[in-house]
Amino acid sequence: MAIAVEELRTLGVHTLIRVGSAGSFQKKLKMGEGVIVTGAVRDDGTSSSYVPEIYPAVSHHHVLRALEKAASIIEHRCHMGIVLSTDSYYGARFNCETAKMIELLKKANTLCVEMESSTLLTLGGVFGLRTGSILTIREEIGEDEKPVTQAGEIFEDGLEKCIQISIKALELIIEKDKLFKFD
Ligand SMILES: O=P(O)(O)O[C@H]1O[C@H](CO)[C@@H](O)[C@H]1O
Ligand SMILES: O=c1cc[nH]c(=O)[nH]1
Repeated sequence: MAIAVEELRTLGVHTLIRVGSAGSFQKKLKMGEGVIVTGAVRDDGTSSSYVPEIYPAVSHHHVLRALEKAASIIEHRCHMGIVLSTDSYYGARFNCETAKMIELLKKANTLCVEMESSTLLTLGGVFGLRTGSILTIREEIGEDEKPVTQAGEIFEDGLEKCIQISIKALELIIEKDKLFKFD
């Protein structure tokens, strides 16, 4: 992710939206629904090589506003909030400290887990880029509290909607940029 941001930046790119997938931390987030990321918990290794973890990983307000508006135009159910970005997909099954951290983050209203947003958003802040992220739920919490994965039609349809939302959001940003210069 950091390589992509750095190299796109040198080509003059100033606005980046990640479209990805995530596992739900909250029962209310269902398969295929969208999550517009407001901020990300920085449990990744790369972003702290740029700035320490006290530096926040937050989405740019232009991108947030545009994604929210685009979601209502495309008419896809989206949540908005904080997500966990971690380098380790299975670590919590092995290390009880990781599992404990995840339980705390769930209690603290973290919506879901994925693996790239914190690096993108931290670098966005560091380099003054407009960055944001929209995720599609690929793993939901079942009735028995166990994760249910179904990377099938419901997820694929949701992902397609989130791609459409990100394209619409970029169109809205381009329109706004004609009136207010971003620099
Ligand atoms: O969200 P996308 O880009 O699909 O990637 C997700 O899927 C991978 C894990 O299977 C991780 O890279 C995670 O972030
Ligand atoms: O459960 C999931 C799904 C996608 N990406 C993750 O990191 N976790």
